[in-house]
Amino acid sequence: MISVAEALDRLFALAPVLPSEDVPLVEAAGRVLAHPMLTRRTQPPFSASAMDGYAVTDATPGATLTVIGEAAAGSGFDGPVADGQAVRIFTGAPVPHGATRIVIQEDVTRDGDTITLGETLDQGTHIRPAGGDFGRDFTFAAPKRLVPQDIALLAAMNHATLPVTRRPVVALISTGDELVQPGEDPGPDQIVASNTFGLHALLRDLGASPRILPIARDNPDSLRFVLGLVDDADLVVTIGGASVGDHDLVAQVAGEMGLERAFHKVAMRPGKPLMSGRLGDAMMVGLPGNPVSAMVCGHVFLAPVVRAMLGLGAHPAARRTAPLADVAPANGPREHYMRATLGPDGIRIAANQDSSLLSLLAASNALVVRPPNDPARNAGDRVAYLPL
Ligand SMILES: Nc1nc2c(c(=O)[nH]1)N[C@H]1C(S)=C(S)[C@@H](COP(=O)(O)OP(=O)(O)OC[C@H]3O[C@@H](n4cnc5c(N)ncnc54)[C@H](O)[C@@H]3O)O[C@H]1N2
Ligand code: MOO
Repeated sequence: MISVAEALDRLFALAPVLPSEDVPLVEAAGRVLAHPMLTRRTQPPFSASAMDGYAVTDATPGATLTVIGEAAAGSGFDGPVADGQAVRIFTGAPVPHGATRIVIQEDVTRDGDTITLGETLDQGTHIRPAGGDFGRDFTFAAPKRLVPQDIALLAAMNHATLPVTRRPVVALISTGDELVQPGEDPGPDQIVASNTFGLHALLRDLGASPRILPIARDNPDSLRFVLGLVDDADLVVTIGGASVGDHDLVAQVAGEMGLERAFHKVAMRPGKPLMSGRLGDAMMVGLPGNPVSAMVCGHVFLAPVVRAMLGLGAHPAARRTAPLADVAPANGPREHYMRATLGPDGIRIAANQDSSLLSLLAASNALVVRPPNDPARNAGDRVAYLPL
């Protein structure tokens, strides 16, 4: 059995960075920008007024000035403003030549074409200098998963489309005679397939494009048939049938179909029967069927693989640390991902760690990571965890 770190390295070796495609701005949020973007504008492109008021060369309290014209956003005032003069100006308008400050209209009394400045004026110039937000060589760095404020910035830089990494297409295949789809009528010995849906949600959040294929039954023909439907998937994920039972056929059938196996079995809990390799043009990961095992492997392995394919680098899932709320017994020889709840008094590991308990997983907000053979820990000891 290999370690989790070794398994991740082998997975990264199978995961190519996908090519980029151009998408309009309105479809770019949540996508990963593939290349750095040089601005096509400075912002603001001219010195601009930050207030509604009067552009003047100087502001002496009580002075009387003649209004010679108007500058609005979208149509500036042609020509300079001289001493003794003022230009009526609105927020966002270009500041006329010669003006050094804007006197806000609240500080001014107007009578026809004459204004009188108040006795107390605020000190700000209320002028936004040209290029004050970003200049001509401003570059937006990549790779980066784009959030709404990035989209606003890239729009202001005058980019209508953005190059983003293609979404990894992930085919999700549940295996088992016992499974029916949610909403169907299960027979007495059947259960509802849940893993595909949990993983679909996880993958979609990560920026992948997951597809749920039909359930493969526990016979080689059915599994071969469904594996033949993966089409152009970048990543094929099977769920279940990964262990050693008579009905655990994934390794055998994938092997017959040409799987170049990278590993089978990882020293972790849950998730031990994990397997991976290359199947045709796609990368394949065989997840264990136990629902918590499948979801934990999703967080520990599939999430980093998808991020690597998106060009975000080959990194394990980010860990944090927190103090234990309670004692924790010594760990065995496998890295243990323990369902836990992080609260104000520290992180509390659930008493029951059975890998079938979805209700417990849903009530958890963290996976405490215990290294192999970690000794018993006291309350207050800091431990590593993955946030859920
Ligand atoms: N003799 C041994 N038995 C088992 C071992 C072992 O080392 N020796 N490993 C155990 C571990 S650990 C795990 S994990 C399971 C994983 O086995 P499989 O990957 O072959 O999974 P299945 O047997 O197909 O299913 C296990 C369990 O999960 C349910 N399941 C399967 N798919 C889904 C799905 N899509 N949605 C919801 N639930 C699903 C399935 O009905 C079973 O209850 O093997 C242990 N056994
Ligand atoms: O690895 Mo199994 O995934 O322990 O339940």
